[in-house]
Amino acid sequence: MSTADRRIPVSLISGFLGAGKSTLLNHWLQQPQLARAAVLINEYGPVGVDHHLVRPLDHQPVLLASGCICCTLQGPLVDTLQSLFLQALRRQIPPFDRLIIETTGLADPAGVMFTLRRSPFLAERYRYAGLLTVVDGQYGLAQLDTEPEALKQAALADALLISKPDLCGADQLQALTQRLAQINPGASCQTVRHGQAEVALLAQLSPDPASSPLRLRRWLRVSPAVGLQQDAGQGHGVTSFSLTLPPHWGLAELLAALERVQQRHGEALLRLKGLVRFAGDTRPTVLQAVHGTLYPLAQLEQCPAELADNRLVFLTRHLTQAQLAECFFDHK
Ligand SMILES: Nc1nc2c(ncn2[C@@H]2O[C@H](COP(=O)(O)OP(=O)(O)OP(=O)(O)O)[C@@H](O)[C@H]2O)c(=O)[nH]1
Repeated sequence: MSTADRRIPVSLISGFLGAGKSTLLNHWLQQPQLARAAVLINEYGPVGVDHHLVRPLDHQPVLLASGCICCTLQGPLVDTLQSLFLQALRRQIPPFDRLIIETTGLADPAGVMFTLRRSPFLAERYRYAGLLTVVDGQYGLAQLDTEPEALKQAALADALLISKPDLCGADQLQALTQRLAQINPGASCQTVRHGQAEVALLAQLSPDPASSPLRLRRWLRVSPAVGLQQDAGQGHGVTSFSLTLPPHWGLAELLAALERVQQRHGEALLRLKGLVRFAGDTRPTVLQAVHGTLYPLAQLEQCPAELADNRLVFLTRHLTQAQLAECFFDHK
């Protein structure tokens, strides 16, 4: 009699805001080995943008869950995974042999790990298959010191990927690698450029069930204050704003406004995403910034209907909507 575990493996991809999770997922979803994978993308903020930027293969189920998976979504997560399984069983969606969950940049992956085990229905049908954490090569070292979520994501990972090696120097990379080895000596660690990691990495995660509590304790030792921080609020102390640009705005006006945000409130800005159709353009432009770095602009073929109003989404700390709007519309 076969004793093979037939449960569907669930792999988590975490990493702080803007680290490069979607870039990695996008690359992986183009690979034939993952043609039968289902994907759950968890987005933070009032308007989801990520799922418009992820390009699955035909018929691949991609689900979206807004809100933060570790704070507000544990009940809905159970329902979603349950319903996904039943839909595949009834042939309402294509069968899937793996589930990949991309968490928000602020999520505590432990919440998801424990949710999978706590629900008897899920525990019988899905097995937790490990956590991969993407760490921003450019900002990761600072984030590990200032952002408790980033620290916990790194400490719990089975594998670590350092993104954006093209944007950092050798010393910076070495310092980050050493710091990660101190935080999580058990995890494999490699660099990844524009998400081009081997799919085989997913299969190699294989978490030892006994190691997660150890990792958790190690993390608690690294940062005793994190527990307090997490309880501090549903939003991790981060506020999200969305802002609609007037249709006559061009790129130059937007760049000038972002420059003002950077000069006046650079420290407060964690992440920016947007889809904007500038005056005179037929196609929308994707805007992505992490702290002070605005990434090269890209254009989409067409604009999804619900994002047709030129919306920018900001994730900030200690910044009011009025302060932000002032940089755009009421500046002197
Ligand atoms: N230069 C460079 N840019 C990268 C690399 N990896 C990702 N980026 C860029 O970094 C920006 C953020 O990447 P995403 O994949 O959206 O990051 P994310 O972790 O999904 O972001 P959140 O959903 O906000 O948490 C995008 O503009 C990417 O194109 C890399 O290796 N090199």
